Amino acid sequence: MTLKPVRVGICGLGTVGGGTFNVLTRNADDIARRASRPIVVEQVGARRDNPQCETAGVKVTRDVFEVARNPDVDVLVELIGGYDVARELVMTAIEHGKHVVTANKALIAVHGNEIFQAAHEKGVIVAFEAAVAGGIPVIKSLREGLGANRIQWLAGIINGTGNYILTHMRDEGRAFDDVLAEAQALGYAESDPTFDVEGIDAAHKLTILASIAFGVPLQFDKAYTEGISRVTAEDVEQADQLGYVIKHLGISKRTDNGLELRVHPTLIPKERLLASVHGVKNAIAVMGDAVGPTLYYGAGAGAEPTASAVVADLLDVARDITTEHHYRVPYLAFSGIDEADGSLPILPMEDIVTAYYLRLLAVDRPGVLARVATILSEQGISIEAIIQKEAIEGELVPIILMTHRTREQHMNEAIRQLESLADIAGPVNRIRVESLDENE
Ligand SMILES: NC(=O)C1=CN([C@@H]2O[C@H](COP(=O)(O)OP(=O)(O)OC[C@H]3O[C@@H](n4cnc5c(N)ncnc54)[C@H](O)[C@@H]3O)[C@@H](O)[C@H]2O)C=CC1
Ligand SMILES: N[C@@H](CC=O)C(=O)O
Ligand code: NA
Repeated sequence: MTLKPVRVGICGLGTVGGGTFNVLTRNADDIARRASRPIVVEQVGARRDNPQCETAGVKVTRDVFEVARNPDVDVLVELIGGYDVARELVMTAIEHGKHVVTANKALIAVHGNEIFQAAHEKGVIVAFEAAVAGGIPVIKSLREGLGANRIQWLAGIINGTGNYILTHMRDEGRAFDDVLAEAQALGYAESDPTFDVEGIDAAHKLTILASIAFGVPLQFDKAYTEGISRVTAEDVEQADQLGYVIKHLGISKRTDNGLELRVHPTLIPKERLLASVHGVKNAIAVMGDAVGPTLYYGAGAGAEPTASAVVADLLDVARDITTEHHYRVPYLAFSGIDEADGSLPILPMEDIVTAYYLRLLAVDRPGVLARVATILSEQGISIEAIIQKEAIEGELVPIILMTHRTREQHMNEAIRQLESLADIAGPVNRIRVESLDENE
C-alpha cells in the first residue's frame, strides 16, 4: 500500500540544501519504496538558485518564512545555517505544526532545549542526524542501536575541515591557510571558518553527542573548546617520532565526579583506529558497557554525504508521521532529560585528569632540565619521557616532555611556573595525550 506523499519544504539551497534536493529527486523511487510513500519537494526557500539543482517545476520563494507557514508543507528542512534566523524559522515551522529536519549543529547545541520543548508541546518531530559527523549515522546508532548500554566514554574526530587541514599539513607539508582555503572551496567549512579552526563546531557536535549518550541536557556553554590553530609543524613531527598522531578530538567521559566535555588537539597512539582517519573523514569511538568498543566512520562533511543523513531523517519522519507523539523515540534519546538529577554535572576543565606532551624552548645552560623537573615534581607530575634536542651554538634548545596522567589544575600551575623561569623562552606548548585504551 502506498500512503499519501510527505511534502517537504527545503530552506537554503547551498552545499547541503543542493545535495539534499538532488539526492531526494535522483533516488525518489527507492526512497518512496523505503518510506512506503513518496517524499516530494513541495517548495524551496532560497536567496538564490543553485546551478547544480534542476528546480524547474518546483515552487521557489526567496522568503524562507513563507515555507514555514505554507499549509502544503509537512516537513521543513532547515539548511540555512546560523543561530538567529534559523531559530526563528524552526520555531515558526513548529508553531505551524510542521516537523523539522536540520543539519544545523550550532542551532541544536545552543537552542535545542527550547526547540525540543516547543516541538514536544506541538507533538512534532525534530530530527538532526546531519548535524553531527555529516553522513555517519552516529546519532541513530547512539540513540537507538546502543540503547541497551550505559555509555562509558566517546571520543571522535568530528570536524571534517579540521581533520582535512591536519592531514594535508602533515602529509604534504602545506601551509595551514592554503589547506583551509581548499576545504572552503570544497564546501566543507562553516560560513565562518573560525568555527572549524577554533573547535566551536566540534564543541557544538560534542554537546549533542554527550546529551544523547549520557542523558544530560544540552550544555554547550560548559564545553571546553580549543582548536587546531596553535598546532605547529614541529609538534606534528615530534608526535610522529614519539609514536603518536595529533588529532582534533571531542571527548566525553563518565567519571565518578561528573562528565568530561572537552574538545582539543590530542596526541593519540599511531596504532589506534582513529589515528588512521584522514582528510574530511570523521570517526567516533563509543564504549558501551554491554557492547564494548564500537566505531562509526565516514564522510563528516560535503554536499551528498550530508544530504544522505538529511534524507535518512526525512525517511524517519515519513515512517513516524502518523505515530502518536509519546511513542516516538525521544529527541535526545532519553525522556525527562530536563529533570535529570544532576548526578552527572559537567566537570570544569581544571578537574580533568590526562597525560600531557609539553614543548619548551630553553636557554642552553647547565641545570635547566633539573629546574624543569623540580617544578613538575612539586606539582606531583611525573615525567614519562624527556627529549632534549641538540644545542646549536647561540640558539634555544627545544625540550620535549611526556608526562603521566595528572590533574589539569596541577599542569596549569606547572606551566605558569615554567613560563616564569628565566631559562625558558616564550610560551610552553601543551597538547593533551589520550591512550584511548579500550580496556580503560
Ligand atoms: N557543508 C557541510 O558539509 C555541512 C554543513 N552542515 C550544516 O548545514 C547547514 C548549511 O550549510 P551549507 O550548506 O554548507 O551552507 P551554505 O552557505 O552552502 O548554504 C546555506 C544557504 O542558505 C542560504 N540562506 C542563508 N540564509 C538565508 C535566508 N535567511 N533566506 C534564504 N536563504 C538563506 C544561503 O544563501 C546559502 O545558499 C549549516 O547549518 C551547516 O553547519 C552540516 C553538516 C555538513
Ligand atoms: N564545517 C563542518 C561541516 C560538517 O559538519 C566540518 O567541517 O565538519
Ligand atoms: Na550524522
